[in-house]
Formats: sequence, structure tokens, C-alpha cells
Amino acid sequence: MRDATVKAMAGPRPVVLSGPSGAGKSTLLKKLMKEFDSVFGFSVSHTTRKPRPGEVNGKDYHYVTREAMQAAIDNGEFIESAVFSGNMYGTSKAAVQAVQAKNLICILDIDMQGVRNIKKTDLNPIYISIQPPSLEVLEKRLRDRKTESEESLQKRLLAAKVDMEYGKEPGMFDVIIVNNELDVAYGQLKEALLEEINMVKKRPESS
Ligand SMILES: Nc1ncnc2c1ncn2[C@@H]1O[C@H](COP(=O)(O)OP(=O)(O)OP(=O)(O)O)[C@@H](O)[C@H]1O
Ligand SMILES: Nc1nc2c(ncn2[C@@H]2O[C@H](COP(=O)(O)O)[C@@H](O)[C@H]2O)c(=O)[nH]1
Repeated sequence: MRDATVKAMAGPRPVVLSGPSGAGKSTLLKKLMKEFDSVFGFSVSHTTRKPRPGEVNGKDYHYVTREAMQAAIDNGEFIESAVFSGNMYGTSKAAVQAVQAKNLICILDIDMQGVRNIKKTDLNPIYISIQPPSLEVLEKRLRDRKTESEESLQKRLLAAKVDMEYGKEPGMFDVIIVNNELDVAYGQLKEALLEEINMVKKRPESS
């Protein structure tokens, strides 16, 4: 699927963060959005999973029913969508356009199926893979997060094994960051995005 709708709104190059569930994508991107709030904007995905304690509808995700999500997908409202750990997730055109309309760098936090699908569009993002130091560490982080049932945890670990292999395929990602020490990983993320950050900061309309 080639998608011209989103490209037509093109501002700065979007950024895709992907990698196994529990690798630390949200943690890293929240740090980035906090430090550079006038540079980055988060693409708020849709999902059919239930909100976790503390998550806010419209901020972390748009929480929708399967029926509503499928209808919107069938209506061509999504750039990509996937089923992950038994729930539907997807990036709407509106979510990306809302960020691009503000001339911010749009950040997408998506799984590997999303990466494959975005590669078929004209979005042309920078692809960054966030990897855990090991599967054992990943499992510990997911268990310590206390957000998943045992069933969901096992599905996520299974997906992580595939994800960690796929992430190594040459040309799949522009940058691969192993999130061992958080501050080190965050430094590497900033370094990878420095050029884009400086470009946005230099624009006259940027505050
Ligand atoms: N470098 C790190 N060292 C130790 N713990 C970390 C590190 N990075 C993240 N964590 C913790 O690991 C857990 C998983 O992180 P996070 O929720 O950011 O992962 P994620 O990749 O966004 O997962 P998901 O894809 O499921 O949303 C969180 O509890 C977070 O606080
Ligand atoms: N393909 C897509 N994947 C997405 C999207 N939004 C989030 N995700 C990925 O889902 C898993 C699980 O997320 P969680 O919040 O339930 O832990 C994670 O890997 C996200 O990156 C999306 O719009 N499309």
C-alpha cells in the first residue's frame, strides 16, 4: 500500500521506535518528549486492549472496541494496523497528521508488523530498534512492570524472540540501541536524533 495522504503533510522526518515489549521504548520516548517537548509529538495509536492504571485515553492510546477499530480500518483510516498479544493496535492517518500539522517530529511506537507495513508506505521515517540486553532481562522487566497476565506475558516473550531476530536483519533499522543502562541508551537515542532535533530547533517558528 503506497500512502500519499500522510506524505502530503510532510514536515520533519518521523521516527519509528520498535523492539520487544518491555525493552523500554515508552520509557525512552517519554524522556525524549519531556526534554524536547517543542520538538517531538507522539502519534497516539488506537488499541483494543484495556487501559493500564495511569494510562489516559487520547494521550497514551485511543481505546476502542474491536468493532469500531475494524470499521475504521475498513474505511481506510489507518496507515498500518496489527494484532499483538491478542489485541488490535494501529496508527491512524489522523494521528500522524495531527503531529505533522504542528511541525513536530512525529514519533511512532509500533511493533514489528507495524514496521513491515510502514516500510510499504511513503512515510519515510528513521527506524530505531530498542533491544533489551537479553531475553532474561526482558522477562524480568515485564514481570516487574506488573501490567501483564501470565498469558499476555508469555505471548509477549514469544513475540520478543521473533522480534530480536528480525531486528538483526541488515537494513531493517537505521539504528539499534541496546537498552541496558537507561541513561546510556537515552544518550544514544538523542545522538541518533541530534541532526533532526537541531533542524527543528533552528526553524524560526520553533520556540
Ligand atoms: N534501562 C532500563 N533498566 C531497567 N529497567 C528499565 C530500563 N528501561 C525500562 N525499564 C523498565 O522496564 C519496564 C518496561 O519498559 P517500557 O514499558 O518502557 O517498555 P516498552 O518497550 O515500552 O514496552 P511495551 O512495548 O510493552 O509498551 C518498565 O517498568 C520500565 O520502567
Ligand atoms: N503495529 C502497531 N503496534 C503498536 C501500535 N501501538 C503500540 N504498538 C505496539 O504494541 C505492543 C504492545 O504495546 P502495549 O502498550 O500493549 O504494551 C508494543 O510493541 C507497541 O510498540 C500501533 O499503532 N501499531
